[in-house]
Amino acid sequence: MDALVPFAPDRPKTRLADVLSPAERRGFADAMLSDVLGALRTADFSPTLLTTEPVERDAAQTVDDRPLTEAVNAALADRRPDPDRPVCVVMADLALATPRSLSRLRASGDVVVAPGRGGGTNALAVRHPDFRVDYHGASYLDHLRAARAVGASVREVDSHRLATDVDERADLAELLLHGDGAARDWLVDAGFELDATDGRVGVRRSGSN
Ligand SMILES: Nc1nc2c(ncn2[C@@H]2O[C@H](COP(=O)(O)OP(=O)(O)OP(=O)(O)O)[C@@H](O)[C@H]2O)c(=O)[nH]1
Ligand SMILES: C[C@H](OP(=O)(O)O)C(=O)O
Repeated sequence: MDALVPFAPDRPKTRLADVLSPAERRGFADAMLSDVLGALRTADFSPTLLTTEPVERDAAQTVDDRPLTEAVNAALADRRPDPDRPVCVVMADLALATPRSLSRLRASGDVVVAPGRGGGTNALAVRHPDFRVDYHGASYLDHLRAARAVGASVREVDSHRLATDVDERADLAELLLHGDGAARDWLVDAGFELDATDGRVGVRRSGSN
């Protein structure tokens, strides 16, 4: 199954700017991308990076510097998904995604949607030629509406692993708790560890607060 993996390598993960420098954010985003591509390949997806600029990766790439929604919609229009040729869209920051969780996108439905915590849309499988995306904000709700508008059936995937996009400091704790790939290793090497001194589990970095 084809899977588009949107990736913007220029200034990634700005919401982690309070804990990571710009160079670190690039390194961390790159490690998460490695995990996502690896899990997709193990689950027999054919990933294509939909990237704002060429990246040094052994992966098919479509370079499109337009904003996320426009770039994904152009790729969907180009590929014209149908029930025999679905197209998935899987975000590059799903560092907990496993082959098994990604395989759940193979469920039946014109649009299979894996919502992110906080209202986003972390992964989609599109089998309807007229469905188009609208990312940012509560895009999960927008995608339900968009599917209804073109008469597409919807199936939701309720998965902690697919719902966890790593955007903010609190998400780093999820990755330390449940991850086992390159992104988790990157965090550990950078000195991050779990911290439960406030009662709730968070992260601290050795040498800082
Ligand atoms: N092709 C493409 N991918 C994008 C674009 N913006 C974000 N992405 C990718 O889409 C996914 C979700 O991104 P976000 O979490 O919304 O944004 P981010 O840039 O990773 O992080 P923030 O700067 O904190 O918002 C990630 O895989 C990004 O690399 C874009 O304009 N074009
Ligand atoms: C792309 C965007 O990601 P978020 O801002 O929720 O991380 C969305 O899922 O609509």
